[in-house]
Amino acid sequence: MHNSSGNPLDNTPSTNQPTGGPGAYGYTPAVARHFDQYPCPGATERGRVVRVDRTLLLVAAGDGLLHLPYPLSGEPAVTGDWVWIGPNRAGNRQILAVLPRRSELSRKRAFEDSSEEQVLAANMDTVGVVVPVDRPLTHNRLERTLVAAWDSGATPLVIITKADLADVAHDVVGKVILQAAGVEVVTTSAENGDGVDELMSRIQPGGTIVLLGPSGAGKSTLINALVGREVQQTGEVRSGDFKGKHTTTARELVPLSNGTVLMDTPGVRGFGLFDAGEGLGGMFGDVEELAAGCRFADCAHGGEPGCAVREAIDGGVLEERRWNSYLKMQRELAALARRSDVAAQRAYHREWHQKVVSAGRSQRWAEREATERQGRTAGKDRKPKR
Ligand SMILES: Nc1nc2c(ncn2[C@@H]2O[C@H](COP(=O)(O)OP(=O)(O)OP(=O)(O)O)[C@@H](O)[C@H]2O)c(=O)[nH]1
Ligand SMILES: [Zn+2]
Repeated sequence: MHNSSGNPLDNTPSTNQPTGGPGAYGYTPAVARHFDQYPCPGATERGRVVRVDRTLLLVAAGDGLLHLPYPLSGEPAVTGDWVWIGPNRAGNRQILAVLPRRSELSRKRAFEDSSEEQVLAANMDTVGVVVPVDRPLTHNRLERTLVAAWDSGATPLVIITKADLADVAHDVVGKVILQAAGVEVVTTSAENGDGVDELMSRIQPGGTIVLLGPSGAGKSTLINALVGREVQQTGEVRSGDFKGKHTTTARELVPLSNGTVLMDTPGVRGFGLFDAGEGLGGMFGDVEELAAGCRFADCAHGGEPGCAVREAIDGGVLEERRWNSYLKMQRELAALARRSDVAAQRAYHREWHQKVVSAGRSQRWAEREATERQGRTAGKDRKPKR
């Protein structure tokens, strides 16, 4: 059983959740308020989905972990989801509701309707974009992964791995910092332990971090370093053969003793994020275009007359979560601009504008119109988020 017997005052959850239940899995006062905001009739317990197995969900609830069947209706639950639990007619515990997500990582299915998304994980605070120094840096991959991170609603953090390979490290680190366009960068080596504590310190207690990166980037090794340092029970994430094999078989939350939660997600390896060529402009270009259509040039989008953004949200054209992601990115960039490299910022903005302007403004509109036409023909709209 996970043990967090350090200072009992540290990270104490707002209710008396024992440490084996959701308390060990990121149940912070903010999460408690989130539950309060979305009450559920008949629910008696709060829990978090720790792992998705083939037929059952492993849920942290009460003072431990339990297997529960998938919810009978509504959106399917994924790893990281917060759920309301209550008795069914037979008196067995079941999931009654999945709370609205603060962030979600989803994969768009290629060759299908573009609104078709597969949600892989939910409620991460930080998306660690893992970049190894032992291979050439592909700008496109880094950029696409950063876009996915921003779009999830979480905050990206670039994690450089294998920095002990000194002959290549210096070169790559410099390039990454430039290409990461203002996103914070931590340099680590699981080999000699450099930067691992610093990485921990970048994630607030109670925060959930997920690592994304190409195969062989050093994610598993880094996870083992984090887990090995922070938790006694490393056996759970290790299997006998760790030679280039996945060390876990399911997406799983791993609580660390400082209150941070690690989301170990072999399922997102080789993450096929978006259609090739779609970059930052492609992701948020539509939002920028919308905002440009407000009646007042300095519209704060807070209820002014003629606000195109509010109209789009109210009309269901723009998802509230997506708008919030965009605002969050703007805030983060503004904060970073104050303290980080001016040259990198400039490069970022230059690139951003080029993309927004040139990367198919007309194409996006054409696509959207086509989608709307389809929607009208089919006589249905996207199911609203609950
Ligand atoms: N020199 C050095 N090698 C490392 C470091 N971290 C990982 N490696 C090596 O890099 C290789 C790949 O590491 P993994 O942790 O398996 O990479 P991964 O990202 O989990 O890969 P997938 O499981 O395929 O997604 C292994 O041979 C590791 O020993 C490091 O800090 N320094
Ligand atoms: Zn506005």
